This record gives sequence, structure tokens and C-alpha cells, in this order.
Amino acid sequence: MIHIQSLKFSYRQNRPLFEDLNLHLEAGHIYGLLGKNGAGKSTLLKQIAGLLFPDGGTCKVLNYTSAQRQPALLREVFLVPEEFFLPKVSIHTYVKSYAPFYPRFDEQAFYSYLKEFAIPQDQQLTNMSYGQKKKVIISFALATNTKVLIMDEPTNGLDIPSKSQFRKVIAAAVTDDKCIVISTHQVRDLDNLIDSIVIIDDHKIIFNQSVGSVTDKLSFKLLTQLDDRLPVLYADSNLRGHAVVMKNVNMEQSRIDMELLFNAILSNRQSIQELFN
Ligand SMILES: Nc1ncnc2c1ncn2[C@@H]1O[C@H](COP(=O)(O)OP(=O)(O)OP(=O)(O)O)[C@@H](O)[C@H]1O
Repeated sequence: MIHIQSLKFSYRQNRPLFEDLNLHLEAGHIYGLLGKNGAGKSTLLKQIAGLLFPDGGTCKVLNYTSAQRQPALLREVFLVPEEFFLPKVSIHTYVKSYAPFYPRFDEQAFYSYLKEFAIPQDQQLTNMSYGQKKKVIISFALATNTKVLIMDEPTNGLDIPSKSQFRKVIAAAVTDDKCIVISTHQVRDLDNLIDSIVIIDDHKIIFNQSVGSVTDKLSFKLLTQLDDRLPVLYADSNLRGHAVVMKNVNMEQSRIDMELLFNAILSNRQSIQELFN
């Protein structure tokens, strides 16, 4: 659904952000895009949405070159940006103005998402709090029914109950013909939601695996003592003990800890990548 090949991009001369970046994302999945500050997550999402153009290589979405911004593609892609502007209009006027760009927009679903998020429907958008505005955009994004839905830090600014509502509505929205990509630093907000993990670092994608394949190859444990005989790839030690990522030699089932996985890959990239090759 999204095929990025040998992507090169820089904002400034001689300061490449992406070099030979490759990424293939399929329909029917919810991808979590993780990376350090400044790794290029927002930039990559904007390349997919056709808001930034490659310096080299290709970025194809639904077989369209995203930089060409063809209407047939733009009506199938929705990006919820990290920072956004909403006009000084009512929710109703906003929907009447922007929904026509999306042929499968479901107005009934939009108002039911707002209800789920407890958003008052008769306010001017500019009079809402940041979190309320974010919920309006997320509701709108889901109601567009685009095949590609991209969200940049969607849970920033959401209160605690809204985060679980967010997980609920996104999980219900994914269908076999949709691809959802969510970037975040709040990995716990994506717990039980994403089914694949993509990590960007050092100008390229260094990891792209399903949660199932991660838990097949790796096990996540809390140990009271570290033991040299164990196939530990990364350990995070604190007062409670040692949270470790190990080779899953005994085919044990464990629950993925995305924060631990992320730190493990950044600090022991080669050994972990070899396990998945
Ligand atoms: N419009 C711009 N002009 C110049 N440089 C930019 C611009 N936007 C981003 N950058 C730079 O590109 C790099 C990647 O930025 P980007 O926002 O894509 O990273 P990110 O992974 O989303 O970061 P964060 O996790 O902090 O949101 C950063 O070094 C940033 O300073």
C-alpha cells in the first residue's frame, strides 16, 4: 500500500535526513512509527501524505507517486498532524466545508465519534481546548474512511480516559483495506493497538516487524538477577530488578514491552537485526 524505495531527503544542503530509506507497509495493519526526537518521523509522514517531496528515490502510496498529489490519491490519505490549525467556524460548518473532499465521509460516524469523546457539538472550533480540538480532528480523520490514515503523535494532549477511547475507536476502524500509521513517543498509549513496529534512526528504517514476529524471536522478562548464561540482548536495571530483552530460545510467550524493545534496538541494533534476517 505504501512503498518507499531508496528515499533521499534533506531540509538543508549536506545535512541528509533520509538516505536510502526503504519502507513497505501493507493494508490491514496498524503500524507504530517510533524514533528519537529529530529522527524524521513527522518528515516521513509528510512525505507519505504528499506534503514534502523526495530529493531522490520514490514514495508511492496506492501506486500513486505521493509528490504528484493527484486528487485520486489525496482523497484516500488523511494526515492528523502534530500541530494543526482549525478555522473559526462551528463543527457543523467545518464538516460541510471539508467532508466533500472525501467521497466516503461518514457524517453519522463523525458525530458518534464526537459523542464517544464527549465533545460538545455546538461550539466554535477556536473556543475549544487543545485536547478537544485534537479529538475533533481524530473523529474527522476516522470518518473520512480513507484507505491510508496517518497520525502524528495523536495522543498528545488527550486526557487519560480519552487515550483508551482513542485505542478503542482506532482498533474498530482498521479493516483489511486500510493502513494506519501512528507515530508516537508515548508507546504505552499504543499498547494492544498496533500490530507492527517501525523504527526510524540514523537516516533510515532500521526495524519493521509485526508484534507477533517480535514475540516469536524475543522474550521480555523481569529478572531479579542477571545471569551470564542467559541470552540477554538488553537489560534495563532499576530498583524492581532487571527488565530484559532476551533471545526467545524456548519459544516462550511473553508480552511485548515496546519501550524496552526500542531501547534494545537502539543500543544493540546489529544483534537484534541479525535475529530477524
Ligand atoms: N521545516 C523544516 N526546516 C528545516 N529543518 C527541519 C524542518 N522540519 C524539521 N526539520 C529538521 O528535520 C529533522 C527531523 O524533524 P522531524 O520533525 O521530522 O523529526 P521527528 O522524528 O518527528 O521529531 P520529534 O520526535 O521531536 O517530533 C530535525 O532535525 C528537524 O530540526
